[in-house]
Amino acid sequence: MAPNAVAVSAPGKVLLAGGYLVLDRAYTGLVFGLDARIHVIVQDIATRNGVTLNEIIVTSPQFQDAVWEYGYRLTERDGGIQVTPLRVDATLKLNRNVFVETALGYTLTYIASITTPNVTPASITILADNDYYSTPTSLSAKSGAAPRFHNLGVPISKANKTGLGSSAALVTAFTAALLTYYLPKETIDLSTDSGKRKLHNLAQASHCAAQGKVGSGFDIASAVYGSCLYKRFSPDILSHHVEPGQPKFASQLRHIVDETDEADRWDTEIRKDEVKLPKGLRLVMCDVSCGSQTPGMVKQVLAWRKENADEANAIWQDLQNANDSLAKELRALAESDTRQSYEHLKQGFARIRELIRRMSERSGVPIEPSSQTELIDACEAIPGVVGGVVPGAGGYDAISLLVEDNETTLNELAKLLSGWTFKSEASGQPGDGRVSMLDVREEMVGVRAEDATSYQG
Ligand SMILES: Nc1ncnc2c1ncn2[C@@H]1O[C@H](COP(=O)(O)OP(=O)(O)O)[C@@H](O)[C@H]1O
Ligand SMILES: C[C@@](O)(CCOP(=O)(O)OP(=O)(O)O)CC(=O)O
Repeated sequence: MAPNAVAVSAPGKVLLAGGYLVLDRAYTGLVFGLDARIHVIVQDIATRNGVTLNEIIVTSPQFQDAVWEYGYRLTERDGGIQVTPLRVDATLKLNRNVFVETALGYTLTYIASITTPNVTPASITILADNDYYSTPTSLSAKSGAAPRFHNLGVPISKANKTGLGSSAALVTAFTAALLTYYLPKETIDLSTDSGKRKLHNLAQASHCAAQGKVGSGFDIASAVYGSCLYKRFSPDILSHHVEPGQPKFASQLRHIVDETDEADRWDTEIRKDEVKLPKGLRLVMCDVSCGSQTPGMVKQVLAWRKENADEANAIWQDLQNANDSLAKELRALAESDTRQSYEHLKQGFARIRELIRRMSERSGVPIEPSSQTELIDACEAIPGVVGGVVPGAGGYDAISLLVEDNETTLNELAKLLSGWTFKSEASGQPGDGRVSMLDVREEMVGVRAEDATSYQG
């Protein structure tokens, strides 16, 4: 590890309540960070045969073919720093990673817009905690302690994601690591509110650009701030700037990140104090590996809402009230010294599920399909399980549970899940999916500086 190495990590996410609603500024999302993190280490590039490479090399050593090399140059007319993917070998097809490439271009451009840049060559390593991907059977069968970061042995596109929000955690940790590496602490300090706010704005901008759409951004918000109640930004903030490399891109990006004028101010609302988890309870995430996620669910739900505004708005408002009550009850229990019953929490989950099912039925989109209803019902029947939901956009991907944090409950749950055969109506083939409990739980802390030497070996 080079002596100037810096390391930063950012957490994954689960939108426990507020899926679809959070796309609209009139509503909020209850988002928990998860303790599966993506880590990014930046250091001096090692010389090859005495020759210093004038480029930035990014590697993700857990995957096959995961090396991306970039040249970079300052463009004319305030277009920012343009990064150009280089071929690792002239005979190979250009291997691209749009999230890495975009975050690199945006971050270097921002750095160049606020300082006279001294962008030295660098080597960047990405490491993802194991729960971002389903463990291949070949690895789970191996005896002995699992390595801290599995080598998945496949290209990233072939790895089985568990839906914890890898691209948002990656873009956030990657952006934060570059800012820390190239800028002095007096210019940006990510442990302060103003540093976090700039990181948030920059990471939202490049994540949206890489995704090719402006989503609600709850995943970047939780990667930066950890668990929070989230109200999205107005999409307008990110829809007026020119493309990277075009004249004035650099100044436009600086205005967006630094909020230089009142008119540039982000209207995002992040309320950290309003999200608490009572002592003795924890979140459990279950991955449903039946691979039949319905594409375009967001589009379909929003199209239905547009056509049926009155009915939809009534459901949206009822859900917002139910989500607020759940967050409030969690806070009340967390702040009380005397142990209270979980009855209100149970009712809260039941009400949210009822409304999500109504949303599902009315829009014709399988947000809580009947196979998920069966699974959550079975989990909720276990003593110690307080309640469950389909998180985020729902569908067949995952379920989230709030449970009492004790061995008996977790063992009972593991027993139920290991024998569960998931029936996916979507594929029409009963019995084609398994459910596994991920080794993750809620995480209150967002982006975090790490000790770079801890990744050695
Ligand atoms: N560990 C990683 N190393 C390198 N790139 C990664 C890693 N994890 C995620 N990415 C980037 O993010 C993309 C996945 O993003 P996406 O499909 O939006 O999934 P998610 O829902 O997990 O964010 C990958 O194709 C890759 O570009
Ligand atoms: C529908 C949504 O409100 C929530 C989607 O949450 P998920 O956690 O399902 O998202 P992905 O990680 O992108 O699959 C869309 C949004 O808020 O952008």
